[in-house]
Parts: sequence; C-alpha cells; structure tokens
Amino acid sequence: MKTVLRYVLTYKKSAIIALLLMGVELTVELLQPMLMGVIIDQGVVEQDMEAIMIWGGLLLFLSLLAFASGITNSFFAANVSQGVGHDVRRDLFTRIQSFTADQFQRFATSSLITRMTNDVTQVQSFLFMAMRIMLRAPLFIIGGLILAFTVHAGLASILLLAVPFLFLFMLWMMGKGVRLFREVQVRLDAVNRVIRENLVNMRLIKAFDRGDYEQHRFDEVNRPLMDENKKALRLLELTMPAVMLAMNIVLVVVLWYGAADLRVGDAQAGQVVAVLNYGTRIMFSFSTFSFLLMVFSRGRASTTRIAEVLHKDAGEEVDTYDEMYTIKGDVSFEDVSFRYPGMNVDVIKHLSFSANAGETIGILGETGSGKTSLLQLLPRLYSPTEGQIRIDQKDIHSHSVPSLRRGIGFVTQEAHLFSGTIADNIRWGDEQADMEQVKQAAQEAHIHDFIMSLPNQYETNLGQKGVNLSGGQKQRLSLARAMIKRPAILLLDDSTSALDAQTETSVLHTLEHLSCTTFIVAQKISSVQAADHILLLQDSELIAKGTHSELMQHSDVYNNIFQSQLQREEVHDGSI
Ligand SMILES: Nc1ncnc2c1ncn2[C@@H]1O[C@H](COP(=O)(O)OP(=O)(O)OP(=O)(O)O)[C@@H](O)[C@H]1O
Repeated sequence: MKTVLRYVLTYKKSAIIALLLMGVELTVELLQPMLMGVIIDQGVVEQDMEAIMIWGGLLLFLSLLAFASGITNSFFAANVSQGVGHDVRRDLFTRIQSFTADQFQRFATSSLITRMTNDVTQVQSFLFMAMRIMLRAPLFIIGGLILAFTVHAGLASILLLAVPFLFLFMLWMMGKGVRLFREVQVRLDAVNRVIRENLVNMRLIKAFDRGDYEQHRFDEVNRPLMDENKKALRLLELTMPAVMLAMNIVLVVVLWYGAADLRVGDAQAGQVVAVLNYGTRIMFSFSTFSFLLMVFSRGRASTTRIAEVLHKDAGEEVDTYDEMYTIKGDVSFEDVSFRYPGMNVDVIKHLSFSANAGETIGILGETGSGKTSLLQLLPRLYSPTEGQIRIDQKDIHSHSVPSLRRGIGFVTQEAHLFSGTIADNIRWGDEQADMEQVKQAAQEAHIHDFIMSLPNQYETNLGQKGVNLSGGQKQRLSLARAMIKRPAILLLDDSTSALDAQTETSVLHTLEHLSCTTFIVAQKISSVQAADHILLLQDSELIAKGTHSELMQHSDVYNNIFQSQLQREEVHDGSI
C-alpha cells in the first residue's frame, strides 16, 4: 500500500478536499439520529410545532449539505484515483522499458499486461472507494457509538458489546480476502496468456486445425479463474448475512431493554429511537464494510503485484555514465564466455576475435550454437559471464547504455513491425529522419519499389485494418529501420533468410558499401562469403575464423559445409 500512497501525494490537495467533504457527510450522518431523537422528544411528544420546524429545518439543511458534499467528494475522489491510475500505468510502462533481459524472463508478458491494466483498475476502484466511503464506515461506527453514549449510555453499551466482535471478524475476513484475490489475479494472468497466444498465432491455429485443442486449453485456464473468483466471492457473501444476523440480535436486545426503560421512565421515546437509529446505521456501516472489503482485498493484492514490477532489484546494474559517446565501430572479444542468467551451461565459450570499424563479420554455425547470443552481448542486452568485450578499445561497460545502443542497429531474427504507416515503421529507427532519409533507407534495403507499388505508398497502414506484408518484405522493412539510424555497428540476425537469391545478393551488395561494422549471422556461406572475417561456431565454441579463402584452405568443417551447400544449390538449380 505504501507504493500507492506515494502516488496519492501528487494529488494531496484533491485527496484532502475529498476527505474533508467525506468528513462533512460523516458529521451530518452522525447528527441525524440525534436530531430525530430531539424532534420526537421536544416536538412530537410535547406537540411543539415550532420545535419541529426549527429542528426539522436544520435536519433538512444538513441533508442538503451532505448531498452537495457527496457530489463534490465524488469529483475530487475521481480526480485522485484516475490521476494515480494514470501515473502508475506510466511508471510501470517506463519501468518495463528499462527491464533487463533477466527481468523480462521473470515476468510473463501476459502478467505484465494484466498488471498494467486490470491491476491498475483495481487500485483505482480501491482509491475511489477509500475517499468516497471507506473511512466513513469505520468512523461512523466509532462516532455513532460515542454519540449513542451521549444519548443514552445504558442502551448504547449493548451496541458496544457487539462491535469488537464484528471488527475482529471483519479483520479476519480481510486477511483471507487479500490472499484469495491475489490468487484470482494470478489466474487472470493465465487466461490473458492463452488469449494472447491465440490472437498472435491465429493463422497457425487455423492452418493446423487446432481450434478445438486451443478451446480446451482456454477452458482449462478459464474454469480455475471462475472457481477462484467464486471462492473469493463466497467468502464475502458470507460476511453480509453474518453481520446482519449479529446486528439484528443486538437491535432486538436494545428494543427489549429500551421498552423496559421507557416503562420505568429511565429513557424517553426519542432516546430509544435515536439509539436504535445509531444501531441500524452502525449495522449498515458494517455491511458497507463487507463490500469495501472486497474492493480493499482486490486493491491490496493488485498493489503488491504492481510494487513487484516497480521495485528495483538490489543487485541491478545502474549506469553511471552520463556522457554521450559516438561509437566508431572497432569491436574485439577477448576470451568471452556467456551463460544465460539462471542457466548452468555456457552458450558461448572462450570466444576471441577482433574487427576494425567498417569491416564485415560473418557468423556461421549450426542451430543453437550461440550466434544470436553473441549478437545480444553487443547492445548489452546481456553481459558476458567471463572475458571482455571492447568497443573502440574500451571495455563495453565503460560506454553508457544509451550511447552504445544509439550506435548500434539490430535486425532481429523475427521481423517485428508496429501498428502505423510504413514511413512510421522506418522512422522508428530515427524519429528525426525526414522523408528523403526514409526513402533512402528503403532503397538501401531494396523495399522502395514495393512500397511505391502500394496505393498509399509510404503512408500505407500496417497491421490491423492495414496491409500485411510477406516475411521477406518485413525483413527488408526491419533492415531499412536499422539502416536509417546510420549505426556504427549493424547486427543482422539471419535477416536475409526470407529473401529470394537475387534480392539477397542486391541487399548484401548494398551492405558491402555501408561504412558500418556489420555482423551478419547467416545459414548460407554465400551470404557471408565477402566478409572480412568469418566466425564458424560449433557447440558454443569458435572452431575456425578467417576470410572465405583462408577457411577454404584451413577448415575441413567449413569446406564440408561449402560443398554440401554447393551441391544443394546445384540440385536446386537443376544443374545436376
Ligand atoms: N533466453 C534464454 N535463456 C536461456 N537459454 C537460452 C535463451 N536464449 C537462447 N538460449 C539457449 O542458448 C543457446 C544458443 O542459442 P542462440 O539463440 O544463441 O543460438 P543460435 O545459434 O542463434 O541458433 P539459431 O540459428 O537456431 O537461431 C541455445 O541452446 C538456446 O537454447
């Protein structure tokens, strides 16, 4: 809860006004039974019309005041809860942007989405209720008891006997509620995960005709959500009748003793009515409490989940370098080993090589040999477990992450595009770029002609309600996005795999003329044949390095790969 309260401080003015207005409503509520008692005793019993008019007028005025306060309170409470919701969502988003790869692995994407949406909504409802009625219920119980005592101590002490039991019962329910609602949110994560996977992979599911299987998988997460929700609600449904029963018994006892006191003259009718009125309202406050309990339990569970994301790890790497350095592109790996956090095997073992700025490095190797992992070390998505990576002769950790990443262009294995126009997607690499630069990057990635063939050309919308691109078109658009950055180091992770041979040759030819240090991860030797250095990986180790002709002379493995790929191409071309 501390996390949320910190956010409320930003809106403390609105929060204080809301609480003060709630105080006005509470005061009126507390005075009403007393005034009614006075009207009965001084007006009705004494048949004094003037007293009825005066006290009745005051009661009406106070009721109107409470009504106006209630409306204004809602306005300020909404201001605080919506403001806090906005700020929490903003900070969660910012925090997630700065997540390390390790932290991403710790939280499932679906869980992060639930935390940013549903959990924030729960906190908003809780805050709104807190400022609207939450404090009113317990304060009314306390204030109501005190005033009932001033009216008639004997009858009020009957009320007092029941209240501590009900309070303890409520506290116990609250503890149980928080646990149950936390479980509900976890189940909601699972439902969101399956929905997300289904929406993303809809075509695959249809192609494999796995609709029934996925339906079954969805039912398997949807049912536990319902069950868990029912369990939590059942607990809360039990609260209201339990409270009602307890308080009704108390009211009967008050009536019993009240009637006896009336008979012997120890109490006036107005006093009995006032204490009964306080008793009824205290009971109502307890039942309101049971509803608030649900909101509080959910809010509390959600706050914990939000705090987990916002919380900064003690051992987290904090960048202390503020200066922006423009990277030139010299790269060297010195005996670098790397394993993923929490794993016990190295996926890169004692790797050493160096390349000068502007050179091209081809990386070949069987699947799972560590090619992608190697590329990810350069923008510091991960850090080496052993050894040292140097950029421009300086340890990679002595460059600030922003200056490092500003100087690196990355085309990932899977081409990801964003909703928006084609121009937006290319400009995503450099938001300052003008239309000429966008077009130039598209030309370098050999996608310009295709874009010009579309009816809306660069303003064509992608994704939902827009066009869908082929795998090769997506790859080239991702390439243009990386190129527009004019990076000093360009990382291409199997980024030409979906291109036809002719287009790939044209793209590779363009890359040769770029002045950046280019890392090309590829499956085919032909994609890296012209590289200044070729690294051949096997089982996480560098087994050979050199130019194409050097490797042809010295590496049997390279030779074998070359021969087998050559044969495959010949069969493909129909030459044998
Ligand atoms: N996030 C991760 N956490 C743990 N292990 C991982 C992670 N990503 C990859 N690995 C493991 O690291 C090893 C190297 O993976 P990597 O993706 O670098 O291989 P690759 O050579 O790029 O393969 P491919 O050619 O199939 O893309 C694999 O055994 C893989 O299972």
